[in-house]
This record gives sequence, structure tokens and C-alpha cells, in this order.
Amino acid sequence: MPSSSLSAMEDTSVSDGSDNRTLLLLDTRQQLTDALAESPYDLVLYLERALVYSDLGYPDLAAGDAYRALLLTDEVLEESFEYHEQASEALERYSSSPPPAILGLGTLPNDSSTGSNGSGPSGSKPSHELVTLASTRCYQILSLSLLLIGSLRSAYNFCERGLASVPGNKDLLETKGYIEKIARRRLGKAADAEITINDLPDRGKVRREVYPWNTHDPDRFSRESLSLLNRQLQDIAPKCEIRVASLPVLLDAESETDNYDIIPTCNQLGLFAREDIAPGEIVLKEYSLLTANNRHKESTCDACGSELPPLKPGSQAVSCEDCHDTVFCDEYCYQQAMEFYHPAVCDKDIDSIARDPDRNEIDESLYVLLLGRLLAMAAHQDVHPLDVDHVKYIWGDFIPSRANDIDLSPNAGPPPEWTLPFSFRYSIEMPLHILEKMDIDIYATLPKHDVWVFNTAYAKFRGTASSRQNPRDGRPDVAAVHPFWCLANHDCNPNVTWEWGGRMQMWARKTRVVGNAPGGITAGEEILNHYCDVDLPVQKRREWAAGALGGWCMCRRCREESGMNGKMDVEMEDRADGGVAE
Ligand SMILES: C[S@@+](CC[C@H](N)C(=O)[O-])C[C@H]1O[C@@H](n2cnc3c(N)ncnc32)[C@H](O)[C@@H]1O
Repeated sequence: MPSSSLSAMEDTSVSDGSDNRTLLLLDTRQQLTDALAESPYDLVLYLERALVYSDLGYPDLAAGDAYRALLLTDEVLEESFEYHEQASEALERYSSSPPPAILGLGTLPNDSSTGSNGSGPSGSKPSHELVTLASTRCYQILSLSLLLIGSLRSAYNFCERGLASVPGNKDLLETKGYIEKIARRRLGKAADAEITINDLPDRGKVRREVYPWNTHDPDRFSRESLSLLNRQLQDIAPKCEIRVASLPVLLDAESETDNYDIIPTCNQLGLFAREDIAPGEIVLKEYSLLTANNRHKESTCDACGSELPPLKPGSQAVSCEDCHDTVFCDEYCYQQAMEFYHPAVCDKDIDSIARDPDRNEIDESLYVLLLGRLLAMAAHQDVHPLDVDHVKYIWGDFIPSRANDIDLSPNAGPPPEWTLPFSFRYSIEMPLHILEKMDIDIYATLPKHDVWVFNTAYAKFRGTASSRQNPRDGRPDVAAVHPFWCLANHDCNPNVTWEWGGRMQMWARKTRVVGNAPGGITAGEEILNHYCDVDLPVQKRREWAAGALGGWCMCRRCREESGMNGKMDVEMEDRADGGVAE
């Protein structure tokens, strides 16, 4: 049973008021989603769904819908735009007065005599006033939702754009005031300090969960999932199998539990040896097309991300016949690309998107490029992005929807801490821009390209992608998701090591880090991967692994070494005390 329906069942089993409210809202969301499938250019439906998302506590998804609605107002206004006819026709249905309730909330200032374009309630085109009401509502929802997420720069930007169109709009002015207040607090500035848009932080956090309506996420623990994954694994890691693994529950920071004999554990998946594996023997060899390269003119294979061979006569490298800039390291990669993704992006002018980013946006650029590759794979294979093999079964570090809910009751505790990084630019604008460049209709394909689909893919990438640094300047410029490699859990005393260069290769260590014990893996043992440099001291390892792992590493080596450090500190203090006494 998909985990999504499990969470829906949990919801129905409790019957207090807030659960009923949530169920009602989820039902309205579904009805609006169905209506959008019938009428995908109807900006009023997007705005109505945005409000339902706000009420459900998903400001990111509200912003996504308000942004699509805003783009549709442009379509209505510009006759030369691709979806002008469809968007105008859809809005025209609301032309009889009074305007739909959702637009009525978009209070225009008294002096906003936006005028009419000559058509009106009974005209052939929606009135200019109706379009202005709609765009004002979009700006209001966008700015307030992005403010709630913490994407302050974009929130401010939408406020300014809205106020330029309807100066004096009360809601927008109010939101702008809140943004400035929060920005001053976050930047540690005085209450009357000037705020400029470039000062504002744009990264926030949103809910990381299997959405209650997500029917694509499988139950990874079911017999069917495990046997399917194990069948696929046989070519990649013939001596291994995927099983349920018991892992320490990760903590946010240092704690005294390092010294406990028993610590809390949870069940996840892991990779195990089915047969003995000799020291030095290859454990896994995996090829992935889910790769990204954030350098514009870098000589890496478009498919596998490996360094290209020198481009001289007789080179094995192959370029695409239709877009010569796209080069593959050999015929195999070219064929794989053509079979699984390349035609969806061939000659579509997307090469410069998210390339050569500022230093502080390197991670985001790699993640959005991975998303772009996933969207191309899905488009070319005509499947839902979340059903693409490479992502369907991978770990997303999801938190149950209930734990993410905002408690609206008067005696509620502090709000939950959301964990998925989010910004308007990388989570909404750029993915939609990539789709438009791919000639995909972002309205008609909403079920495949909703913002929650992007969020789900991002959650999975953030828990599993590996990156490679450029040897010239140390900047991570290539990233990949290897769905089977990433099933192997981390340990700071790993029994394997790995290297990614075109293929991900993992082999059994000849000696273990702890005590130089002999390597090799016996049948039944778990494959212990490493996500960080295991030669670092415990504190550094734990700090480094925290990002990749999602918490403070609690492996045996870390706990023992931190315990030993604790003892050493005490001994040092004792010795110092002794010195003073002498
Ligand atoms: C790349 S996935 C590993 C496979 C994952 N266990 C699964 O079920 O697909 C990384 C996640 O596994 C978990 N994990 C891996 N190694 C761990 C460890 N040593 N201790 C606790 N959790 C670990 C963490 O939740 C981490 O975010």
C-alpha cells in the first residue's frame, strides 16, 4: 500500500475538529485539481487552489499556484502570447458581475481606475479591471506565502511589482511592512534601518513529506518493492541484496547518549552482502543518467558526467547531430542519452540555465539541473517524473505530514521545523522555465509538473546525490544520483570505498579504518558506505556528515571516539589540576 494512503488513513481515524477541517480542505483541493485538469488555463481555479493550500499549511504550493495564475494574467493581456486565447476564454467566463469571490478579496484602492479595455461583462474579452484584480490577488498571495517560507527577497519583489500596478494596495503595503520587519530582525539591523532588496535572504524551508495526495511514492518495504529492486540489483551488485536495516535515530547535535549501550533505532533500507566478498573485490558498479554539470563550457560527458576524452581526430567522443554542443564520452553514452532523455532537450536552448552559478548557489544549481534531467527523462519516456526508475524508490528523508502540520489551536506549542530548503527562484521559477524551454505546456501538464512534484524530487536528491569537485578550483560542478549505490548506509568505519567517474564503483576495503583490521565482507554483513572523509577527527566527521546524513552521526566509531575524547578532556583537566597542586 502506498505510504500516501497510509497517511490518509491515519487522518481519517481521528475525528477532532482540526482533522475534519483538514479532510474537507484536502477534498476541496482534489476537486480544484480535477477542475484544473478540465480547464488548465483558468487562473481563477489556480487562485482558489492557492488559498486552499494556504489553509492546509503549504505556503510553497500556494505560491506555485499564484505564480501560474500570474503568468496566465500576462497571457490574457498579451495577444501575441502562446496561451492568450485559452487564458482569455477561461477568464471571460467570470466576466459577469460580481467578480468571483477569490478576486473580490483582492482589494483595489479607490483611485485605481484601471479602466476598461472596451469589453466588459458582456464583451468578448475579460475586462482590464478583472485582470488587474486577478494579478493583484496573485501578488498578494505570492508575497505573503513567500514571506511565510522565508524567501524574503522574492516576497519583497512581488510586493513591489504589485504596488507598481496598484499603488496603495492595503494588503501589499502591510505585507511589505512585515517583510521589512522580519528582514531587519534576521539581518540584525535597527528597527528604522533602510532595507534594500539585495540585502534580503531568499532561502527558506518548507515541509518535506509524502504529500497526502501523492500516489506515486511506493511502500519501499513491501515484498513487491524489495523483490523488484533486488532483481534490478543483480546486474549492478551481484553479491548483494537490499534488506530492511536497523539504523540509529540521528540527533540534531551532540548528546550524552554517546555513552549509552542501547540507543534508539529506526528501520530503513540498506545493502547487505549475500555472499562473501574478498578484500579489494568490486561490490557494485552502477551507471546513471541522472547527472548534472553546472559549468557552461566544461568538457564532461552530458550523459554520465565523466571527463571527456580529448576532442581530436579518432576520439571516442560523439556529439549530437542536431545540437553539436552536446557531447558524449562514447557511443554507449550517446545511445543511452538518445534512448532515455536527450530528444526532450535537443536543440532547446537550455544550456545556459543554472550554469556558472555564484559560489553561494552551487548546491541549488546542481539540484535544479538534476531536476531538469529528471524532467527530460520523464518527458521523453512519457511517464510521471516521480515514476522514473531512478527516483521512484529512493530515500527522501520525509517527515509524516502530521508532524509538519501547523497547530492553529490557542494553546499550540511552537510551530514545527520544516526541513526542505526552498526558494522561489530554484523551486518554482527555474523548473517552470526549463519546462517552457522544452516546449512543454506548463498548464496542461500540471499533474506531472506541480510544485509538490518538484519538491518531492528535491527531497530525494538532497538525501542521495553525490557531487564531484573540479580539481582546478575545488568547486563542486558535477552531481549524480545513483539509486542503488545510495541504498548503502553510512558508517565511519566503512567496509567499502567508492569512486565516481562515469560509473559509480564500490569495492571492499583491503583494511578497515579502525585498528587496521583486515578487510573483506562476510555473507549477511551490511555494506557500510561512507558519505564523508573518514580520516577526519570525530567532531569534523560529524559536522561534515550532518548535511549528508541528516543529523549527528551515531555510528559505533563516532560514539566511541567522542566518548574517548570526553575521557581525554577529563584526564587533561585532571592533569592540569594536578600541575597546579604541585
Ligand atoms: C542515502 S540514504 C541511505 C539509504 C536509506 N537508508 C534508505 O532507506 O534508502 C541516507 C539516509 O540513510 C540514513 N542513514 C544512513 N546511514 C546512517 C547511519 N549511519 N546512521 C543513521 N542513519 C543513517 C539517514 O537517514 C540518511 O539520511
